Amino acid sequence: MSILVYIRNVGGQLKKQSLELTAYAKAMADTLNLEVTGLVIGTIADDELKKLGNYGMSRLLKADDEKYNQRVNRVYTRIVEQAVNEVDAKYILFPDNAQGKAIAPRLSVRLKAGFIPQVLDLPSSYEPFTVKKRAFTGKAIATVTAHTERVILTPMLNSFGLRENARDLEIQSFEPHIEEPNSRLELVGKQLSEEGLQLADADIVVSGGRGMRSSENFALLEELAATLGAATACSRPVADDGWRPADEHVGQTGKIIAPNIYFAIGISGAIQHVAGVSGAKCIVGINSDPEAPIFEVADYGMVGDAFQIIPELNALFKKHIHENK
Ligand SMILES: Cc1cc2nc3c(=O)[nH]c(=O)nc-3n(C[C@H](O)[C@H](O)[C@H](O)COP(=O)(O)OP(=O)(O)OC[C@H]3O[C@@H](n4cnc5c(N)ncnc54)[C@H](O)[C@@H]3O)c2cc1C
Repeated sequence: MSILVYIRNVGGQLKKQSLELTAYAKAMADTLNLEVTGLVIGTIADDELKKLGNYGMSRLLKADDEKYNQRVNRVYTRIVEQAVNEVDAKYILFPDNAQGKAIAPRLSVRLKAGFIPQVLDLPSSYEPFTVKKRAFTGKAIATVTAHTERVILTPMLNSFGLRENARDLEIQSFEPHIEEPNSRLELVGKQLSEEGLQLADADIVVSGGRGMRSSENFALLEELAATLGAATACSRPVADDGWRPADEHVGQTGKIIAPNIYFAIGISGAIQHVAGVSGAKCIVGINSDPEAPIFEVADYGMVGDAFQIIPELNALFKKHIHENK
């Protein structure tokens, strides 16, 4: 018996999310005395895949026929199903993203397995299997129990964190038996968006709240972010008011992020906001109100006017970066 982790292959690269999923599976495996096995589909180099061993994976099935490079959910579901049977997986983990949302429900029907999406924490019990999940777009947290032989989970990105736990990883070739045509649709063109740094993957995040007063004033934060190679984020009212794009909103109802440094600028630090950033290694609060709740969770705090502090900070960082080139 084992835990199977679906590893997303992004054009031959791994994403942080797959490392985090592996670390999550390893924490489950340690409690249950099971092994963590992965499955990756499509062309990807072994050197890249070896990173998974650092997070506790001991075996990886690689279905690397190039005919699978283009994801077809129906076919991928069959491949995962065959891997589940191959390793006798009791728990199957997917990323909580478009791929997980497309494949996990199909697999759950085929395996008659319980499916729990948007998982926020490690299971609190295995008999019966019980775990916390996000509900109602983050307005509530539900505790759910699965009463099926197999359970499929999609833990949310950054809800567990990257925890290293090095193992020797054995990579094995996996040849699924797929008789039906690979795709009923043909991909005739692809246009990638020119998105910059992804918020969920960023090491440094510069985030602004209602204290920034207007959409235009966010230019100051964008300049600071550019200096630091950081992504930008915001509190929910800022996104609700249209000052920033909705996908920058972090918190209980937004994205959960875990950067190394999180700058919370003109953000009060409401509990619903902090719920999305509590995994950050270091929080820097900048607020004119010394009583703002953000200072209760911040590792560093600056009390003062953001409009004065940000340009000064930016100039100092620029100088430091220039001098240390
Ligand atoms: C069910 C539910 C879910 C929610 N989910 C989320 C969520 O996911 N994410 C989220 O962010 N919120 C969420 N909220 C809203 C949350 O409760 C807060 O209302 C919100 O986070 C406040 O945003 P803010 O800190 O930007 O604004 P405010 O609370 O208005 O705070 C602005 C801060 O800026 C400071 N400030 C003002 N001027 C300056 C200046 N010149 N320089 C420096 N500082 C200044 C002020 O002192 C103040 O602390 C949720 C609420 C509910 C009820």
